[in-house]
Amino acid sequence: MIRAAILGASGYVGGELLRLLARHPAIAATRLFGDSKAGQKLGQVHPHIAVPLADLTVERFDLAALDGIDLVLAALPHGESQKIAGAILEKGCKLVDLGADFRLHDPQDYAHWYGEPHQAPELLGRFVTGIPEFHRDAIRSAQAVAAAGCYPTATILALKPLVDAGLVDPASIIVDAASGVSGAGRGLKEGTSYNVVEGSFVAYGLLNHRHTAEMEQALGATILFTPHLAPMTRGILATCYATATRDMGPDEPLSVLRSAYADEPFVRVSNEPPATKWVAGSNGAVVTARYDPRTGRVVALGAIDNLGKGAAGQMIQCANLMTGLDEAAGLAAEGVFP
Ligand SMILES: NC(=O)C1=CN([C@@H]2O[C@H](COP(=O)(O)OP(=O)(O)OC[C@H]3O[C@@H](n4cnc5c(N)ncnc54)[C@H](OP(=O)(O)O)[C@@H]3O)[C@@H](O)[C@H]2O)C=CC1
Ligand SMILES: CC(=O)N[C@@H](CCC(=O)OP(=O)(O)O)C(=O)O
Repeated sequence: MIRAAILGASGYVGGELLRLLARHPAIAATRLFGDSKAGQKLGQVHPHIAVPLADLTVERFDLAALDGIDLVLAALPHGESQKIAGAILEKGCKLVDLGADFRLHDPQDYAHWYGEPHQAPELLGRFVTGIPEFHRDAIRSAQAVAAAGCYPTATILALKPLVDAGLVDPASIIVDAASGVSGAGRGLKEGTSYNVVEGSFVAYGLLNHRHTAEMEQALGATILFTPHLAPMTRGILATCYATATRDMGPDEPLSVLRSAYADEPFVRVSNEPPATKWVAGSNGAVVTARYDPRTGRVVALGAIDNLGKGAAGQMIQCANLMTGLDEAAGLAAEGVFP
């Protein structure tokens, strides 16, 4: 059994990691770390988790507690893992980090989009981008992986094969994406309370959402990205538009996606526009795309569960690769529907 420690175990992503690891054949969650909930039994913190995991106690992080740990899964607020990643790697643990700390390759980009200097720029080169569909071999041999953000994962899966095939102008991309409220984390905030979110649909982060940088880095593109908050618990739907580089049949982008993802266990190419419910609770992603001859534009859509392929599922998919396990161990592509 691979012994895993979870940092941020008391958060929403931590809860989803634990739900998935409870049934994982080869990775066991053995040490759980939190902050304000340190000292509490996991069953109190995450009522959806059953014994034996529910009997474990959430601890405050201590490097010595990583003795005997093979794998660290970190789901911490931005800025926290760059303080400790060096020591974790020094100890010889494999690390999958979900925060944004090690996603952007250029520390200047991090400073620009996150408003503070990077505290461990010397470690950036050691992290491989955690989207297995595009970085599988590098992830297999990596000690450290920076799992992609939720909006970027949906967007990159929908667009990258089309950009790589030269079908769309990378300078013309517009992304409108909507997220479920769990994407904002567990902390109570006025903007995510039930009475504010229910029956409403709102855009936020106009012109400056930090995920723009991650999408632009992955696609080599210039992107106008507008995130939205949708009145649902889980899910992200990204609707992406770009100017086509030439005339083509309406289904040519769909064919490109089909070839790109033909052998992928978690990415399904659909003729129909995908719904977030198709992938809720799973590590699945569903994408589709069309060319519109009337406007000369390509539209591409991607649906994921923000806590699944957008977070915990993708982390486990990366960890499976890093530890030589079956990439799909403990993961499903099918959502909870209806
Ligand atoms: N939610 C989502 O869909 C996605 C989230 N992410 C990213 O994953 C990370 C975790 O997200 P999420 O689970 O939603 O967030 P939550 O707010 O739900 O959980 C945060 C976790 O971090 C712990 N924590 C908070 N402050 C500190 C600190 N100073 N030192 C150590 N631990 C701390 C919390 O502990 P405690 O509760 O005990 O105080 C909790 O376990 C974030 O970086 C987020 O941006 C990425 C993709 C999708
Ligand atoms: C609905 C909502 O608020 N979503 C979050 C994004 C999700 C997230 O956790 O950000 P990282 O992927 O960078 O870690 C937001 O827009 O800030």
